[in-house]
Amino acid sequence: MPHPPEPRGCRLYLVTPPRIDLATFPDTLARALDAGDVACLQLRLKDAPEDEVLRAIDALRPLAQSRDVAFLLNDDAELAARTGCDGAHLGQEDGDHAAARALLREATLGITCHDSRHLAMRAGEMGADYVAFGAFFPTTTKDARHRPELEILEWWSSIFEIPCVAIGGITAANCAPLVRAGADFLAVVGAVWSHPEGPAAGVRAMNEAIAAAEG
Ligand SMILES: Cc1ncc(COP(=O)(O)OP(=O)(O)O)c(N)n1
Ligand SMILES: Cc1nc(C(=O)O)sc1CCOP(=O)(O)O
Ligand SMILES: [Mg+2]
Repeated sequence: MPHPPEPRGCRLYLVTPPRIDLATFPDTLARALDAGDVACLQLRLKDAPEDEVLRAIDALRPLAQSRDVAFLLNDDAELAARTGCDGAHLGQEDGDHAAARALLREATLGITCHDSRHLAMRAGEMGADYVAFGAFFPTTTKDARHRPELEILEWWSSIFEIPCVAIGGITAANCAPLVRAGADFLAVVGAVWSHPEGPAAGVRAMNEAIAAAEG
């Protein structure tokens, strides 16, 4: 008789706001990371010039890595490899995934798969370290055009060892079904950075909601 899949545990994956002020954001980030369990921080500065991204990497990467939080760069595997990041997150339009895999060597490569089993299996075969599905809920952070069903998390986590990330409009109030469906990570922007009591409270709320959902 087949065994049910082992619970794998779910962790918080933090994505930066699309714009940050380097005069204040490092302190805010440090307080958020010190508030609870964060597996990973993705630097996502959409459409920022490279010198601005470089300054942000220099300021934020040590804050994450010194706390054992993996520091991933969005969109640019070459820059991630060149600047000591722990890896990169690439979308379907973000260049050659196989070339990025080779360039990043042992570093982490995550791939956006929207609501597609086909894209996820292709990413897994190519050597992705995780696949990301979204947007599960409406979000104002990005114009997200795909809306996966929970079943894609159940399907993926019951068949594949490669971790899956859920993203898009996730909050402490709505995350329980994603955790129970098998998401290994919940990636959030607004739930932390726009939490009414501040980002540290946002991290605590997400940690508590994940723990409650895991029972
Ligand atoms: C964890 C995670 N999942 C999905 C995305 C979206 O990536 P992409 O489709 O390339 O869109 P942009 O983030 O580049 O606007 C992500 N960044 N992180
Ligand atoms: C960056 C990103 N990618 C998405 C996708 O569906 O691929 S949704 C999204 C925005 C996530 O921000 P929030 O937690 O504020 O909704
Ligand atoms: Mg991208």
